[in-house]
Amino acid sequence: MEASVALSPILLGISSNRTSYSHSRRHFKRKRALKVASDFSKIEVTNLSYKPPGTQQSILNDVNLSLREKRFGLIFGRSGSGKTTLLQILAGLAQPTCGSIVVQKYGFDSSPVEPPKTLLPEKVGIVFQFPERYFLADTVLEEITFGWPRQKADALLTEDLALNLQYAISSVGLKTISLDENPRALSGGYKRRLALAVQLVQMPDLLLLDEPLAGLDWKARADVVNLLKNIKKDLTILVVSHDLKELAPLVDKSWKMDLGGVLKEAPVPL
Ligand SMILES: Nc1ncnc2c1ncn2[C@@H]1O[C@H](COP(=O)(O)OP(=O)(O)OP(=O)(O)O)[C@@H](O)[C@H]1O
Repeated sequence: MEASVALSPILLGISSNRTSYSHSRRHFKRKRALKVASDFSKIEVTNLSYKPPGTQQSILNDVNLSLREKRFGLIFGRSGSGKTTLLQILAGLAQPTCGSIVVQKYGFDSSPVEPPKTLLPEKVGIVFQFPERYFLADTVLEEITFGWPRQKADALLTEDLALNLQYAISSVGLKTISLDENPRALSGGYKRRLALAVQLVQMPDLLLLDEPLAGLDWKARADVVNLLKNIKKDLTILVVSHDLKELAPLVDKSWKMDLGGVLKEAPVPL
């Protein structure tokens, strides 16, 4: 089965024409466009610190960061400085010791238009370093739909996911791959595409990527960079990476993490 083929059998009887790429793309865009044109939002992290339970030393110290929607942020810095830990906290995988992580909406005059909202973990997608190591399913389709709700009561949620499916597959360039393919048999670059599709289908407000180019050959690295350039048009992306040269053209805002978990806004050093 090719990725562009109708997916209705697994999607609670949603008619095949509703899952066409153009429909799902419009659906994705419309959901994002339901707001006043000049409004914009930012992910804002304020005075965030983190000390793992049972330890004496903080890994993150008074971290402040803000990133406007549909922007590409990059965090770089020495190994062991706390970059991955920050991503894990943003994804809701660990609770900060103090500080806040919110989504703040602003009006055309750049003043807040409503109280900030907590960034919910279900609105954050994270792709770990070497995501292919965590593939669980035996086919591409099962990998993407793994964990989707199966109960009838969740039919609307599943329908939403299904409508995003073709968009996610197309935007990561997986359309030419059979959905029956074993994820482990894909090339390195295609495994990364699949890992991105798994997250994109959830339409996250924030997409976090930990070392997205690590372990790939030069061709696959260039492919993933192009892919991120494309995804950036629709999503807010925050990346942790040592591959500064290749990612620099995409970067709208960057920070350096120093040892001790201290984050400072800084240009990408090239
Ligand atoms: N749960 C924990 N308990 C104690 N120490 C931890 C815990 N999690 C991470 N650390 C330590 O915190 C520091 C920061 O780790 P982290 O993986 O966030 O760094 P990093 O900047 O992402 O490094 P790299 O670039 O090598 O991936 C490391 O010294 C790590 O050993």
